[in-house]
Amino acid sequence: MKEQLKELLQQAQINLSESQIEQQLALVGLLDKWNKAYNLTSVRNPKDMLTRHIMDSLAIRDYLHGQRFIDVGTGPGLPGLPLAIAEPDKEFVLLDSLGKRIRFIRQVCHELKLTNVTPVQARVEDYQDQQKFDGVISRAFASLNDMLSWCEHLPGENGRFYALKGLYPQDELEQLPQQYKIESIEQIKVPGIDASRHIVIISKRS
Ligand SMILES: C[S@@+](CC[C@H](N)C(=O)[O-])C[C@H]1O[C@@H](n2cnc3c(N)ncnc32)[C@H](O)[C@@H]1O
Repeated sequence: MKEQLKELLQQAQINLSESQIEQQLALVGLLDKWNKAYNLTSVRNPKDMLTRHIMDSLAIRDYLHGQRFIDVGTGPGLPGLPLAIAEPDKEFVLLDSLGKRIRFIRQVCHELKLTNVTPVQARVEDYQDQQKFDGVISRAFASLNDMLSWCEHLPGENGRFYALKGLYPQDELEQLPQQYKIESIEQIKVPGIDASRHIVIISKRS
């Protein structure tokens, strides 16, 4: 598995240290172990987790601006945990409404000694933080419209929304509320995944 992950990282031109690679592999091990009891992800095979969870999550890394991020509807910590491992100097709040998913994230933080992750069990609409976020990240969470309406209170003045999508989300983009603008839409190639992937980056009009 280690050689496979190294090969995938090289193809994606993502640099991780040896200990970060070990942490990503340990995360896959924990996902696999907990999945049997808690049904955290429909991806059952650890090798598929490398591509569909670790590599897919890391694809957003180079687009992030700022220091403080929230991953909303993070489920078992995706994309937040692979990103937090890759970016130990950035801060990540990982939020989900389901307790068993947040318990899993707590356990991962404990076992991998991640100090830059704060797991939060809450509905995002109800969640208030004293500090605003530089970025609101989501994957497989909601339509762009719903995500923006539920998360509008979270970003700071220059904060951005980063939504990981599959196909180019034409219909969702056409319904984007007036007060938001598209910063960019990045078509990305994730090694090991044939399906189409896009990152939509949105900000609030000033
Ligand atoms: C399809 S899962 C995606 C999980 C993860 N982001 C991924 O890509 O594998 C959607 C997650 O959003 C969470 N969720 C849905 N509505 C929510 C809300 N209003 N507030 C917080 N979490 C929510 C669900 O509990 C679920 O874990």
